[in-house]
Amino acid sequence: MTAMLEVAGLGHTYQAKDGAHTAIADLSFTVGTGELVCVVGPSGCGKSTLLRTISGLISPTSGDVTLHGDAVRGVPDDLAVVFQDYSRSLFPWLSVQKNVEFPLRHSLRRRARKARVAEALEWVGLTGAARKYPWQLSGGMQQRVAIARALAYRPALLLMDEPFASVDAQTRFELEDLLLRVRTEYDTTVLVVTHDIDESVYLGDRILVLSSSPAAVVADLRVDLPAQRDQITTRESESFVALRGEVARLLNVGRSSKELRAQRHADERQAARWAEAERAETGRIDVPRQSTR
Ligand SMILES: Nc1ncnc2c1ncn2[C@@H]1O[C@H](COP(=O)(O)OP(=O)(O)OP(=O)(O)O)[C@@H](O)[C@H]1O
Repeated sequence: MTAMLEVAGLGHTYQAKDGAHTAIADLSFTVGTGELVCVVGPSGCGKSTLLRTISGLISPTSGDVTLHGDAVRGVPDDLAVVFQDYSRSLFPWLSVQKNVEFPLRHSLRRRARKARVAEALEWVGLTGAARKYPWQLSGGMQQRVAIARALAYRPALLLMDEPFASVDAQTRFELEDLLLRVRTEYDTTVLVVTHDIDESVYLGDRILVLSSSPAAVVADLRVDLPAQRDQITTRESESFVALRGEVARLLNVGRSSKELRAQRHADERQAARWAEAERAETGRIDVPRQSTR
């Protein structure tokens, strides 16, 4: 499988008022054409930052992202992103239909555009809402519009940041199956950030497990499940349950090592405070206390 996306030594440090913050340190991985890779990691570890750098929305402070062998500098044409924050991703002054149509306005003629939009709205179960405006829809419906817009565009690379977090469980299952169907039909390469371990196993060909911030790749797991998946039988299978356990363990290991580090730093700070207090009390600076024995 040829690598469509290559992330090499990627790092990003945000400059904020209260100082610099390194969100991702040294991330490297590749994604093959037509592959669906899920990214899981502790909250705040840098997953959204990773997607923002891949999509060219922010420039990494170190490392490279290449798409079809070309360095990403700015948002590539054949890429679509579904953001976590649906409330900011749709144009409130455009109807649902016009929102989905928007990215297609220069690439397709009117009739083809309309057909593409109608198909995508049907996929996400929103045919009846085509003439409504985003503010007339629930959060979950707005997110389905954002998903329809991304799918209608038929991008070569689709980046999704917690795409199904705001929809109910049944709709979530339907959208997961829709994503699997569409990516098989159009050979779309997909990178999905999710907090849901089960979802990462159900959707992924591979799962990238990230460490706590600054994110690094803890594991790159191949999902050894049949390509044809089913919400009930796949989730009940032994391989599914085993892999789910492995991902959970890897995430917990990452979390506990972070906690241990934080605890160690806290202990060191506490020890330094005690030593300082002792110095102040005894008036000594560097002379070790004599043994009382
Ligand atoms: N614009 C910014 N300026 C400064 N720091 C930022 C900025 N955006 C994100 N960060 C910090 O970078 C780190 C990674 O953030 P990011 O949103 O990428 O994590 P995440 O893994 O997607 O989080 P979550 O799982 O909660 O969605 C966090 O500590 C966050 O506070």
